[in-house]
Amino acid sequence: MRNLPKECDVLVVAVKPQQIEDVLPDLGVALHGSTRRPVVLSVVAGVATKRIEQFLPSVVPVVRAMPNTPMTVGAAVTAIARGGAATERDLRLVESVLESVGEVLRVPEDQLDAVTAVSGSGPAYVFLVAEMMIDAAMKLGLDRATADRLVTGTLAGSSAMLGDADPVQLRAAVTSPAGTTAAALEVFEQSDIRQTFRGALTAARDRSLELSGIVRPPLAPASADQH
Ligand SMILES: NC(=O)C1=CN([C@@H]2O[C@H](COP(=O)(O)OP(=O)(O)OC[C@H]3O[C@@H](n4cnc5c(N)ncnc54)[C@H](OP(=O)(O)O)[C@@H]3O)[C@@H](O)[C@H]2O)C=CC1
Ligand SMILES: O=C(O)[C@@H]1CCC=N1
Repeated sequence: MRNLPKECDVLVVAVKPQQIEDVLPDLGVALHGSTRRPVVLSVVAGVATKRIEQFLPSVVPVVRAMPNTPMTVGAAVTAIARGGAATERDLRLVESVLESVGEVLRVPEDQLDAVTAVSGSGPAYVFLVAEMMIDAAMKLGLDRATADRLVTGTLAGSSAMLGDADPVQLRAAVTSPAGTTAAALEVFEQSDIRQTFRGALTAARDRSLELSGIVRPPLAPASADQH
């Protein structure tokens, strides 16, 4: 930990929210003992830059990011927000790192809890839809391998169509009057699926807000003579 600030331009904090008190005090001590000022990039859900900054020397730039797991295939969408000491140059550096695995957009920090609910957790919602479609396909008599390929292909193809297109128009184009899609969509609407989605994303947003309360800052900032 002590040598990290000398070796890195960007230090990524990627522990669980409940674990940041295990790593940030040591990082603070290492940074107090270093003249270099790497950017501290936190992907930790729900933990505000102000809380992270309380563990670090005040000049250390902190940037928060909310990436998502499509990062592993170069297709992430990541939102970033800057802390008090981060400059435009720091944001560009972070963007250059994150753009190597997908798209990056800037948001005000107070939107990151909502971002977490939408895109951070979002892949899990899509995977749940995949799981439920595969299950339903098998109930209709398709074998597992066929169901997997049909569902995976449908989700991949539909995602590719989305791009900048309007999902409402894309859906309308599939939905013939009084046809099969209309029959399915009516069942979804009757089950109040829109309200379920609103409730689910609100729960994720609220959990992100709640997590910010878990982490208590140290009683006093670490000082340079502690290393
Ligand atoms: N999973 C996701 O889709 C996303 C997660 N995030 C955020 O990323 C963070 C990590 O999540 P996730 O990857 O799912 O969780 P994991 O539990 O998979 O990763 C946590 C990592 O932290 C390491 N770690 C724990 N304690 C310490 C310590 N004291 N010193 C050094 N390393 C430590 C663990 O190492 P070891 O295993 O060796 O203990 C592990 O590699 C979370 O804050 C989450 O909010 C953000 C966006 C998306
Ligand atoms: O579930 C979580 O808390 C993390 C944050 C976003 C995705 N995974």
